[in-house]
Amino acid sequence: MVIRTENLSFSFGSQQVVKSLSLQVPEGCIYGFLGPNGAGKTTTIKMLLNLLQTEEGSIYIFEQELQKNRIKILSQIGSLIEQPAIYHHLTGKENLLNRAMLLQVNEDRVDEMLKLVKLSNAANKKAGQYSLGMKQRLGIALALLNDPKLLILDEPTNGLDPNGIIEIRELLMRLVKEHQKTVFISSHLLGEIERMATHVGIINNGEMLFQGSIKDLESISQPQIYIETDNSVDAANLLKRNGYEVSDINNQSLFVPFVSKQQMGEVNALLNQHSIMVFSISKQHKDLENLFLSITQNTQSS
Ligand SMILES: Nc1ncnc2c1ncn2[C@@H]1O[C@H](COP(=O)(O)OP(=O)(O)OP(=O)(O)O)[C@@H](O)[C@H]1O
Repeated sequence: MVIRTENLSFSFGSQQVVKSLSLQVPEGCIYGFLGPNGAGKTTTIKMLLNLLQTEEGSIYIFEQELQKNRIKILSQIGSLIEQPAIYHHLTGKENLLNRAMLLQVNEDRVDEMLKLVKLSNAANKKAGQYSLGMKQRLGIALALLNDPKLLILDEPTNGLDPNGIIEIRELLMRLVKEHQKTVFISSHLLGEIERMATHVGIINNGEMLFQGSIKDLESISQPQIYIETDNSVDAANLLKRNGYEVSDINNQSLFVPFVSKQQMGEVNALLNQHSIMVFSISKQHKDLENLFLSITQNTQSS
């Protein structure tokens, strides 16, 4: 395991915000650390980076105890918490050169990093003129300068437009695939993480509610076929008469539990044969969203 915590706990005064957390982050994964606002993600991340002192429990990174091997471990971690620490009056390249000098890293790494995060064309533009997405990518480039094995990112997609989110997602997937990094990334939106994460930990009120691979999470949530038609009532009746279960229905759409791609094709053909217009048909993990939403709603009511 790259990160392993045992019964990690933390309180701000009388409020316990992290409760007996046992994280398991395997090497070479993208671990999505999910939870609604205030769940305790940033507090946990700060403990992993030794920015907050652990009160109870232990942290092992690269299978070494954090407190006893602090300097060695932290030198192998790149991190980005909230806003990246960049100088707005300097260009992207100057920001990287400045950090390279501080870290005594070869200057060649600067151009390499600019290329990696797709900022080569904007290298000589002032960082203050960068879009939010570009600033986040520059932040990631800064975190990667000294070639750390582990990247810890706290909500790096917060506030980004869909394009910005896709760029960060593709960058992180490349880092894991081509550069053998491990990425630990927090978010309060499952949708932003779902397509890149290989593993997830879902926390609420400081407690771990689910931890495992994305496949494990999907296996506890039954996939559905989402069908958008011109007449969902007729479509539902037709499907039921032909032995299909209809799990949910509203004015424009209905859901049928997914069995196979073959079955999806058959459903489509059946509707077409009976002159029901199918606008779209797709496989969805509806329950996955519901699972996460129910966690979010719990927080709002507490
Ligand atoms: N310095 C602090 N002093 C007191 N309470 C704090 C402090 N920092 C955070 N908290 C509280 O600890 C709890 C967890 O906060 P934390 O920032 O770890 O959550 P989070 O999951 O990262 O949320 P977000 O997505 O909003 O950043 C919240 O109730 C928050 O109000």
